[in-house]
Amino acid sequence: MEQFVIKGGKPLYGTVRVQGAKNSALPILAATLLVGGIHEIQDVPRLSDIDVMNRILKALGVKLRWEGNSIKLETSAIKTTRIPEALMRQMRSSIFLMGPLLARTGEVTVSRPGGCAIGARPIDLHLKGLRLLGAEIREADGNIYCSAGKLTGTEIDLDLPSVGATENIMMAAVLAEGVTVIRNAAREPEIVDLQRFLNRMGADVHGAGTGVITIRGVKHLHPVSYGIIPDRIVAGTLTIAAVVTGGEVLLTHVVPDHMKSTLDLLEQIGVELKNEGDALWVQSTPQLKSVSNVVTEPYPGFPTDMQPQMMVLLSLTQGESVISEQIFDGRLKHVHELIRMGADLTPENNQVNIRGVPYLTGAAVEATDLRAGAALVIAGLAARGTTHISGLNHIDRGYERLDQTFLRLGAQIQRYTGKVASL
Ligand SMILES: CC(=O)N[C@H]1[C@@H](OP(=O)(O)OP(=O)(O)OC[C@H]2O[C@@H](n3ccc(=O)[nH]c3=O)[C@H](O)[C@@H]2O)O[C@H](CO)[C@@H](O)[C@@H]1O
Ligand SMILES: C=C(OP(=O)(O)O)C(=O)O
Repeated sequence: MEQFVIKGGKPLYGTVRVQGAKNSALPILAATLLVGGIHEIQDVPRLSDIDVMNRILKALGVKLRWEGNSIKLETSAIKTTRIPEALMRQMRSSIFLMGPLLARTGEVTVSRPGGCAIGARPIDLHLKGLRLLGAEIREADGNIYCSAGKLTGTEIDLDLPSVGATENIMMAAVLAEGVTVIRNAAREPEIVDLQRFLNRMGADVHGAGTGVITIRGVKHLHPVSYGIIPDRIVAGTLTIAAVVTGGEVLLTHVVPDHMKSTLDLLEQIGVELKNEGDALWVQSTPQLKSVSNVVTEPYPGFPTDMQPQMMVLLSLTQGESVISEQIFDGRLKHVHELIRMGADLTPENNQVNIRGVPYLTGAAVEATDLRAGAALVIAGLAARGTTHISGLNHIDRGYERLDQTFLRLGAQIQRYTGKVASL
């Protein structure tokens, strides 16, 4: 069983170029299926989720190869429209294959996607949107069979601003006949990135970043070369790691505007931040203050993907704070692991009351999902003593060689596959 062993207490110093965004790269890789030809996607992070997406694309007939952090994809031949169930189960983002395959070939067969460690994650809004566009969808023997003679533009009012459903519908609608309007669309930066990618291919999409997205169907698309935006959640994670270790870090390849809710909160807590262009400089200060209430919300609100990491920081501030998780119903599993490390946390329903403690202590803990894992690594870096973290497969879904990044910043962290040597 792999684990990270971290000897905490070393302030982080140095510069890091932030990886490309997982949550942009996954739908954009799926969207290359919309048209045959050679695409090149740059700044793709090397993650296990991206490997799963690549394995799915290969199973469908796509030829692809990595060159550094770029992927070249030849998408001319689609030899099947059935996504292998074993790969579907490995990640939630396998659902992104539905929209593009339906648009290009008129059919797709999937099964329920995996990736549910943070709560129930239904796909009803994805299916509702595709049905409204004209797809026939039938569920039988564990499969979801979708077909459409043709897709026709329509008005789709989402019950809630789902990121994935908005993206799936955008990808399905670009080749539909007529105009599709998505209301109550999600507004995340990754949706703007997908719009930019689709338009670069010749699509006609407007409004991403607002609650109303309009897609005018086009007849043809063409393959392109495209660079993924920086990962705002990775940037936020590294920022908090610098703060809780009492360090000073310069992040490059960031879009501070995409991180506004997180940066506003950090300034309220007392962190020193400066940004210039695509660089963000972070310095910890000795007097970190609690904040009364942090609530996770759809963008531009505070992101659920930063909630566990922020919980570590608030655990180390003076005073009492409250975090309310409003997006997912099971995203507090890190609370009990952080309590093992000495955090003073009281969970109640989807809310956690936090009393700041002067320090955390090393312990053996388990990452149960991606951001829970990131939070435990941050806690381990700040803690007195040694922390052992298992469940690294979750962390590898979203962070490119996280241990190497922290090592370069001066942390004492090692990944062990077998027996653990002392640090
Ligand atoms: C690959 C990717 O981009 N993942 C992000 C995406 O996930 P994802 O796209 O899965 O998240 P959604 O925005 O769809 O989910 C938000 C809420 O809507 C609910 N829901 C969603 C779809 C649906 O058909 N029915 C339904 O009820 C979910 O259960 C959840 O409670 O946005 C989340 C919320 O910002 C982030 O945490 C994930 O990192
Ligand atoms: C929940 C996340 O991702 P996914 O939707 O891919 O599970 C995340 O990135 O924190």
